[in-house]
Amino acid sequence: MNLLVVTAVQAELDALGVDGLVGGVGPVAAAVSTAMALGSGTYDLVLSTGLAGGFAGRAPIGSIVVADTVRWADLGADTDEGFLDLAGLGLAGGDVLASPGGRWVTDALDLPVLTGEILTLSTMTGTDRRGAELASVHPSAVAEAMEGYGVAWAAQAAGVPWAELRAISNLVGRRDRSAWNIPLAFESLRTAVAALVRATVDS
Ligand SMILES: O=C(O)c1cccc(C(=O)CC[C@H]2O[C@@H](n3cnc4c(=O)[nH]cnc43)[C@H](O)[C@@H]2O)c1
Repeated sequence: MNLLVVTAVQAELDALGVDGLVGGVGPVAAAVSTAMALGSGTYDLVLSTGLAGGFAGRAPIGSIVVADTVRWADLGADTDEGFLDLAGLGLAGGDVLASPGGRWVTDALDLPVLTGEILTLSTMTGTDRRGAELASVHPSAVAEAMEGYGVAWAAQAAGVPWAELRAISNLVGRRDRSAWNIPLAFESLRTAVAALVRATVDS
């Protein structure tokens, strides 16, 4: 099985110690990079991976999360009546995508993983108020990152199964870089992705 691993930044790919694509930060960079890679190679599964913020009480620092769905959570309109997603705006298109490869990834890992929705946001949450709002509006969200939906959209358009797997480096809320535990998250991520790569060799 040929796996395309997509991270946002070089430090994430270096930490994994596998071949892959540094797709850039944010959903647009991730989508364009993934689409270009899928146009020039043959892959059986695309994996969006890297660090993520975990929602308090749902995904602690150091844990591994696998998406059952990804949601572009800031695609829509901010109104006096609250946030309107695409459906709320009466626009066609999907801001939520179900992962065709998530179940396979979870089953392939002989590790404890948390499964749920992973939000994709162009604006990383940096206040407790926004974090609480997102947690309330998206009760099944376990984490937020900035690329999953873009990778998923490109893979879906190319007809290739995709999954999102992340390690929690920080909690969603007030931005406090001193509270990020990147070494722990990278250790979890390296273990999980190594197990996944082993599983792809057998498939
Ligand atoms: O500062 C460092 O040493 C460092 C090393 C590797 C990666 C980083 C990043 O900042 C990665 C950015 C990447 O991580 C995702 N991420 C992580 N936490 C959050 C969050 O709370 N909310 C949204 N996204 C998050 C995101 O996908 C970024 O692209 C730093």
